[in-house]
Amino acid sequence: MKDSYSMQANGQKNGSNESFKFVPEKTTDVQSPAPSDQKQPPCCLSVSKVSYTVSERVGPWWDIQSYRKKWTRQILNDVSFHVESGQIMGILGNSGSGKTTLLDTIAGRIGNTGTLIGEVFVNGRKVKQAQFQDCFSYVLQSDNLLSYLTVEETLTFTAQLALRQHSASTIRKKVAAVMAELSLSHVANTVIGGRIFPGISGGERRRVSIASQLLQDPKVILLDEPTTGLDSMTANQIVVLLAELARRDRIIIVTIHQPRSELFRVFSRIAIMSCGELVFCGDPGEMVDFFSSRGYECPEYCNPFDIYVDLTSVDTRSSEREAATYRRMHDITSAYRRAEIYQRMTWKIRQSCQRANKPMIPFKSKESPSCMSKLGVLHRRTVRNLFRDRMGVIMRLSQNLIYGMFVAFFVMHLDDDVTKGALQDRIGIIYQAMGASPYTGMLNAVALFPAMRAIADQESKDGLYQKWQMFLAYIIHIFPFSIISVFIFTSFLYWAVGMHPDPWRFMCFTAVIMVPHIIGELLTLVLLGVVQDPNMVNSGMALLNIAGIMVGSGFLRSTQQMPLVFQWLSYLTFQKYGCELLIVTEFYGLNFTCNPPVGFQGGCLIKDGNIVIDQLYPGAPSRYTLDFLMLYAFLPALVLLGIISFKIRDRLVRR
Ligand SMILES: Nc1ncnc2c1ncn2[C@@H]1O[C@H](COP(=O)(O)OP(=O)(O)OP(=O)(O)O)[C@@H](O)[C@H]1O
Repeated sequence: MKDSYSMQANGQKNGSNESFKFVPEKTTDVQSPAPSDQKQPPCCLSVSKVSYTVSERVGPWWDIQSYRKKWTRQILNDVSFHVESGQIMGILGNSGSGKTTLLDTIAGRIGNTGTLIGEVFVNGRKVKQAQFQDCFSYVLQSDNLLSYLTVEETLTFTAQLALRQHSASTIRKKVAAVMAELSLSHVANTVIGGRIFPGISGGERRRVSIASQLLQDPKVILLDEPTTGLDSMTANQIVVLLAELARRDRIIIVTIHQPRSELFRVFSRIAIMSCGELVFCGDPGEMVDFFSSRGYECPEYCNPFDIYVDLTSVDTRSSEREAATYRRMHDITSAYRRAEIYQRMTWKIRQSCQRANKPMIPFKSKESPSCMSKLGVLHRRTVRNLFRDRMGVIMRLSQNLIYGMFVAFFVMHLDDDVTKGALQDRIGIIYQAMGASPYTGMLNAVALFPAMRAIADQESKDGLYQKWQMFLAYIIHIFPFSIISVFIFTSFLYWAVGMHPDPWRFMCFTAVIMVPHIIGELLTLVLLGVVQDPNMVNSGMALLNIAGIMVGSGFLRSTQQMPLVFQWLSYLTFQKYGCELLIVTEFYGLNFTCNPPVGFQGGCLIKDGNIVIDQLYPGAPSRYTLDFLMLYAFLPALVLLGIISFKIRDRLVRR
């Protein structure tokens, strides 16, 4: 028999002054049973001798001398622990101690920037790289959820992505069961909410993120700082809930900054990290015993988590303190490695690996739907979420129109008289329509896509689909928006300013303007695949568009007069084909009048639109169909480029 510890109310009877005092109570002995006596847990996770090193530049890029030099930094150093189903393990440690890196390592999400050694075993079987995502569920620190979906819809779409082969009624039942397990049933029909409109609370959002993972019945769930940003009561409720989930034969591992002392009783295992080392790992009673035996008693009324984390942290405020605290941390780590708790833990790891009849690795339920079904679910989810954003929909449909109204108000009505701007005004409208429509497309993508991209990053790591599938689902949804929005714009601008009155030409004008608008959005998406910062994408797109219209349009400088290299480059711009098409659409066969005012010096040389076409784009009417084909070819080319860009993103995004 061995003493264990519990928290005892100490002080006033009303409980307001509950404090911490450890009192021994008798429990069953847990010391090294013979292998045959021990009841095997349904699932166990062992992390064995994991170390992670990265190579870093010594100084910043502006200090060339030190930037050239590199040093090796140990982020994790020989970390081992063993945890069994039914247990919840809290990983504590000060900021930068390596908690998240350890979690990433367990989840197989460490990336390839450093060198990783050591192994992760489940049920004594080594987890291979391809198996990590099917074995572990990982809840990230930030909740990436779609703001306009309800809790139930959020979970249903996730279930459809993960468990498509289940019938609709099975999915409904599964979602209801998970909501009940996480006490979310009362907010099932409430929207998630966002920064500008209210929805469920922060704690409920956390629970929705956890519920999304539970849909696949994982046996091991890892959570990075699930209580960050929550008030301490809600944070406690989350940890208690996780402990309950663990009790149902799951392993839960959670990193946590500052747990309240009440949680002492809740964690089955506590790991303390400092400078990448596991300073201690054991159950709460063992923790108190261990530190007390080293002469570090937890004073009464103090939170043991705070005390022990402080004791093992390295204080870098001065070199003396750093040396002293580092020595202390090192002493404690060495003592832990010599302690019986450590020996027992390594024995358990060995024992689970050497078992003759090792149970299989418990994988998450995953009856993945076909690629087309996933695209369908992703598309429906995107549409439902974005259509509920009333202001967003109005803006997307009217942004081109607002711009068109501005141009129309400025130009008023086109004249046929060359001395009254018949040429200049028409070319100006074409230039503006070609130049501005990619911007509106770009604005949409920059405003809406980064949130979806964050969700795709997470869900693709969870194995639900691949990032490029989310990209495809998004672009499928932009087509109807773009067609309607551009049609509204051209219908107004074309007839309001009085362009060529042939309805067929109006349709061609609309069909041409549609493309730069969609290209603006597509190209932005392509860039968002490989560039993380939307502001950089914004600036990059603006520059690309300016360069494209300058080189491609031939308005600023006639194409024939440009250096050869720019002439060749112009063939790579969609603006070249678009402007050529619009000039032909508007000017072909158009007759001008010429009534010069008294004293007008210029002649009436330009009598019809064909002369304009000959000057700007010689031979353009004969290339009309080819230009259309070339212009529209940019769309599939960019879709392909986008797929490649999001495949590259798979390698760029670590978590
Ligand atoms: N790939 C990497 N390259 C360079 N440094 C890294 C890398 N991964 C982690 N680190 C560094 O390792 C240290 C530990 O990082 P980690 O995020 O694991 O700490 P943490 O304990 O989770 O901190 P916090 O509680 O603040 O989130 C940090 O100093 C971090 O900058």
